[in-house]
Amino acid sequence: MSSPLISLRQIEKSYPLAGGRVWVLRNIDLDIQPGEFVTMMGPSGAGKSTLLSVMGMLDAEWKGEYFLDGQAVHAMKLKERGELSRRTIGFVFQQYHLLDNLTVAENLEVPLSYRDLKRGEREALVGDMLDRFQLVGKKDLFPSQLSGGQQQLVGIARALIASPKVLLADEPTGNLHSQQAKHIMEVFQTLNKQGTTIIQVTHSEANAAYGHRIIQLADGWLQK
Ligand SMILES: Nc1ncnc2c1ncn2[C@@H]1O[C@H](COP(=O)(O)OP(=O)(O)OP(=O)(O)O)[C@@H](O)[C@H]1O
Repeated sequence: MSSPLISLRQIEKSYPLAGGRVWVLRNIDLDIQPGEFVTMMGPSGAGKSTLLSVMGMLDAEWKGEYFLDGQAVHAMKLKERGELSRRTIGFVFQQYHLLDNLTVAENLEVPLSYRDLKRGEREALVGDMLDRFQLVGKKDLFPSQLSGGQQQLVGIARALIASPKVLLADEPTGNLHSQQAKHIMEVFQTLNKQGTTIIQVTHSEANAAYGHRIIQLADGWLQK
């Protein structure tokens, strides 16, 4: 069996509160294999977004061990984490988080600015993504000129343009109509079949049905 792409050991997170602490993640042990499509579910406030942010290295304030693609994230400085994250992880947000003053094509180019690529190479990668997500006709529009579903397609294309091994998605269809949500889930399913490991947070059983397994969080504990 191949080694896990993501390995979490005894991950804990808490915030100081009124002289004590409020616990958000408790003793999380989790392995995710390359090629998996995992859904994280659980009640509001259970810690799902927090755990996804830890995995996506958007959050560095936690205790425990995190191995990503064989590398010990917990032992890395912030700068190294940033570099590993840019090479390995794509993140999709419920609110899309596109840059409003950039066009679709310019938004897609943002993750490539960290790479040492020639202009022509960057343009070719953006062109591929526009093709793949049927956004060619929208490339010069600004996010406010797109539907929610189209904005999320741009968000996904941006997350994928640097070829990450893992796609992390926090309620990716939370702001979309059911038909748009279905389209986004079909896109995820295709990406997963092509080899991208996916971890999504959702409250939707319909979305969860696209994945291979469901993990449940409650009050910061992973349910066995
Ligand atoms: N700065 C903070 N100080 C104290 N508690 C916090 C802070 N930020 C988040 N929390 C708490 O962490 C817990 C987990 O939040 P998180 O957003 O991870 O939950 P979730 O499972 O994603 O919920 P939802 O389904 O509503 O998005 C919540 O109880 C929240 O109140």
